Formats: sequence, structure tokens, C-alpha cells
Amino acid sequence: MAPLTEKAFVGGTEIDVAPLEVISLKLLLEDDQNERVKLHQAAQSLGFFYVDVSDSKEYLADVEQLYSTTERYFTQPEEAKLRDFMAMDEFRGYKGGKNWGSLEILRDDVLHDKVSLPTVVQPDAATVQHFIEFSHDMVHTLIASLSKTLWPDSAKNLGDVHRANEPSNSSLKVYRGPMLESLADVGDNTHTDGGTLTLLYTDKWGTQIELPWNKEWAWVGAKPGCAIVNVGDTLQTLSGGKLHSCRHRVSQPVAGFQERWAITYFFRPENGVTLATL
Ligand SMILES: O=C(O)CCC(=O)C(=O)O
Ligand SMILES: [Fe+2]
Repeated sequence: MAPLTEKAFVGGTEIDVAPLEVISLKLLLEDDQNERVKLHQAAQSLGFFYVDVSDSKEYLADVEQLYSTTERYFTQPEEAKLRDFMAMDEFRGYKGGKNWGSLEILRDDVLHDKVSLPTVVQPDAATVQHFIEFSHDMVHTLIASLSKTLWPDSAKNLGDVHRANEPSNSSLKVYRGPMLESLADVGDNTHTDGGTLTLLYTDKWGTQIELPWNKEWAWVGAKPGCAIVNVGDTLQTLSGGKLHSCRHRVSQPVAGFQERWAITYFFRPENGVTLATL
């Protein structure tokens, strides 16, 4: 039976909340079999779930710090941000418009000191590096666990196409996406993520996912001490369609301008990997 949506109130409006499982990173690290099965089921059914990282206080402090870095970055004048613009198709640099902006920092660039960080981000270079390292270790824990449940009787391993020292486009991406004064101005940006796994931290309602069993939209709220994690198209393909890359979008439940920040880690495969069932 499909799990029921829950209800919440935002500014007096009742909303449907997606029934996301909470997976414990600590239990996965202890190789807990029940937790592994729970992760597999969550990745298979909704493809969206929480990962509880509340034991990792330093990492959560890094996330908090990144919110202020993000705010500081986006409140600069447009000319300053445009200095960080790369090509539209690159997984790095600043992109933006009137009511949105993103800044992407590639893991490889940070590891190999290839591209210098934007000036206002430089004081937080250590935070950026720690966040990327911890996020990367965490997604590796998730794919190691998923490999065991996807292929219990074989040596197939998602880690084989995500080797640590091979070039990849895994990145930290921070966003400005304010809630707008009028709901009529909110555009539709329904999509699936292309990569393997996405980690998301946000301070406000906004994320909506399409429930696979009835195609209805439900909201995903921030949960203290947890990352919101979702399966991307690459992982759906590598798993032979067993894991679900869920359609989602960013919208807003009520009218009224409010800034909204999001911090994401996009875990992507090694460059040049052929996308097919592993
Ligand atoms: O900001 C959000 O809530 C989600 C962002 C997102 O879906 C994405 O960056 O792919
Ligand atoms: Fe997304």
C-alpha cells in the first residue's frame, strides 16, 4: 500500500507533505542490514529520503556556515558575480537572473587547487573543502550500501564507476531562489537530476516531488540534522531501472517574498562512463 502523505500548515495554508524515510548514516557505517534494506526501499520507491547526519556536528556546522557564505555571495552586485561566470554548459561558476542565481564549485577544482574561489567565498575555503569531503564520503557510503542490495550475489559495485581519483563533475552548488510576492509569477522547473545522487540542504519549504503512485505533488520539508537525498538519472540507469529518479521542482506553498537558500552536493560518475545497466 502506498504510504499516506502527511499534512502541515504554512502561513495558514494546509499542504501535503511527502512521506520520506529517515536513513541513519551511523547505522549504514556500522553495516546494519536492516538500515541497508530501508535505504534500498526508499531509493526504489520514492527515490527521495532523509539521511540523518546528526552525529556529525562539524559537518552540520559547515552547512550552517555555507548558508551565510551563500547569502554573502548572492547579495553582491551583479557585476561582481558575473566575474565568476563560465560557459553556460560548464559545471562550474555563477549563473543567474532576476530571481535566481547559482554558484557551482567542482570537487576536482577544489582538490587540485585548479580554479580559485570567488573572492567573497575565499575566507570559507576550509568549510567548502570539508563540506565537499564529508558529502563525498557520505554518498560513497550510500552507493556501497546500495551495491550490496542491488547485486547481492555478484561483485558489481557502483564504486567502480565513481573511483575517488578519476576526474568527475561532482560539485557543490549553492542557490538563491527566493519565494515571490505573487504565486502567478512562480515558473515551472519540473526536472529529474542527471547525476548519481543529490544531497540538498535548504532552510524553507519549496521542494516538491511527484509521488510515483498517484502522480500528485507533495512538499519536502527541511528536517533538522538531516540531508534530503535523491536518486538521479545516472543511478536509475546504472541500477537497471530498479532505483527511481523522481521528478521534482522548486515552487512555493504561499505567496509573499522571502529569500530562500539551498546548498546541494551533486554526486556524478567518473567522466566518460557509458551510461548503461552495470
Ligand atoms: O532547491 C531545491 O529545493 C531543489 C533544487 C534542485 O532540485 C536541483 O538543484 O536540482
Ligand atoms: Fe533537482
